[in-house]
Amino acid sequence: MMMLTKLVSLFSTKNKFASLSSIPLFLSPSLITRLQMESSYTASSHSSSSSSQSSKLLFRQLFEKESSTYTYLLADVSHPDRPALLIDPVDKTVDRDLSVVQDLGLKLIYAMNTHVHADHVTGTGIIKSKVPSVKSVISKASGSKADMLIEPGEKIHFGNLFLEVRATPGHTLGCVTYVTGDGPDQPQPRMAFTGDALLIRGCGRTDFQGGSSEQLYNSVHSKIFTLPKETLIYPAHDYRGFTVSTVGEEKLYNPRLTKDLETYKSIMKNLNLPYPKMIDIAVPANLVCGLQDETPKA
Ligand SMILES: N[C@@H](CCC(=O)N[C@@H](CSS)C(=O)NCC(=O)O)C(=O)O
Repeated sequence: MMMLTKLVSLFSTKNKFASLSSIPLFLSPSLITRLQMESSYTASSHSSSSSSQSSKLLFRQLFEKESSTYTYLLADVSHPDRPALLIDPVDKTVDRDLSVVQDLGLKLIYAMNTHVHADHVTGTGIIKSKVPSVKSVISKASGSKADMLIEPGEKIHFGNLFLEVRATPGHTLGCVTYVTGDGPDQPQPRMAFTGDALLIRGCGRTDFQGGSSEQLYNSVHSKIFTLPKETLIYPAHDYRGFTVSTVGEEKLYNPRLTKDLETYKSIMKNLNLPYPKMIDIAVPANLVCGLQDETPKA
């Protein structure tokens, strides 16, 4: 029983809204059920939300290996509808992602992008063709077509949880970072889905699609590094096996963004990366949600 109490307190203080279905597998199913019950009670009793039910985030990080892209699934599983959203889905892994949504009994309401990707085709259009009630979301500044063209400062609600939109241009003109809500009834620590603006120990390149190293430097410093240091960083890509970082870690150890602006600009100018293999197909397709979104011509 002492061990159970310790585990409950660990999960409820670290991220009291994160789903316990992502906890290590050494726990037996019956113990997990008990932890879930006790954790819900803890979260509920600490909530100052005006709603009768406290919110609980279910979170999954999914990976597409050809483009090394992360897709994120978030849902409010304490809301009766279990509303969910996907951030940066990839066309090749739509079936996998939708089967996770189905297995977990979620109702997908949004398929969102952080920006117009150059290295892969978004899954947004295919998702909409398979689940027509889903709304596609991208920034207005991206110049892309979607059901919802969002602007900085807007909130995207799913159940009693929400994501806040922060403009983080520099990799592309229309890049945004989605940050989980600020408040006692929202997940703690906060989570920032940074797209290609901030990568773990790196950042997005700035040599095409309206990119600007100076703009990216200012975006990261003013819109991401100003978040609490515990904020979890979830990027759109990783090429070295990293999965998550924090604002505090990147402010200390990011080899590019810890430098002064002039040094950073020189690093970015000399990256000498080859163009993404799919850029000529991906960019035009992603401007229309991966083509599938186009209204058929009469
Ligand atoms: N090899 C990949 C493309 C790799 C690449 O350029 N990644 C981009 C993000 S996707 S446009 C990037 O910004 N990388 C920054 C870095 O420092 O690696 C391909 O051919 O598709």
